[in-house]
Amino acid sequence: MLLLISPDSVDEALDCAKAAEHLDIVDVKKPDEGSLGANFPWVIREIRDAVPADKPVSATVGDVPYKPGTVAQAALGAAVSGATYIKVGLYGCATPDQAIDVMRGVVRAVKDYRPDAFVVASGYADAHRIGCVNPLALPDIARRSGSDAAMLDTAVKDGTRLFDHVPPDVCAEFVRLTHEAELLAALAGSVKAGDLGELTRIGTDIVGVRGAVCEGGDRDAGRIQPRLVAAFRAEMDRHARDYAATVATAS
Ligand SMILES: O=C[C@H](O)COP(=O)(O)O
Repeated sequence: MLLLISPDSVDEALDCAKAAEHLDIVDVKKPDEGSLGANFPWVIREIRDAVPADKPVSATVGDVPYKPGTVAQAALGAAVSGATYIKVGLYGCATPDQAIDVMRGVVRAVKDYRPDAFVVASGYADAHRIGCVNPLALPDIARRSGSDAAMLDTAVKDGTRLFDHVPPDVCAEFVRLTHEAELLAALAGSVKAGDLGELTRIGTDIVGVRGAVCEGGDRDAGRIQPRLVAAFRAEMDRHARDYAATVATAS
């Protein structure tokens, strides 16, 4: 499982760089503009320059409306600014067809510019609160649009968590459907170290985290702490080892 960490500024990205050996993807966002709030192009560029070259930089394009042209142009902006993972939060898409429309535009805009870029179609575990597409529709939306990964995060950061809205067995189905489409499955949403056992067991490819690695567990007022990133990674590694041992014993 890969660890994606979301700093909100160049300063926080420098803290991520101090913990670079413990994380896999640096994900630029602007939490005060929403769950997948988009940051400025110059911030993406500065963060790209600040983190080690072998760490991919991801950028969120925003909690986007159903405006395929607008979103495609924004996604290209993130790619031009140096992000190679482009994450789109399909906030304003009420149907799978709308979401596919948006993601097809993003995939074309990004991959025409940079064919090796990695496009992530993100829905929300708490979709029922905002009226957007159902979490289990995401794998097919990602597949039919040519995206590389399907993701779930939470739209409303009010302390409720991924598993509060999409229980582990439904997340397992999300991962299964995503793998059936030959894509990567990413999960986030106030994930804590205590969730890592389930996330490992169900085969999650990427776990996205902010609050759990911020001081005081506070994704808004707290700042990312390199020691918390290291501790989170140690827990991930422990669960990976335990799970591998269980599988080996069972076979
Ligand atoms: O992409 C991942 C998000 O930044 C997760 O943030 P969170 O762990 O605070 O919900």
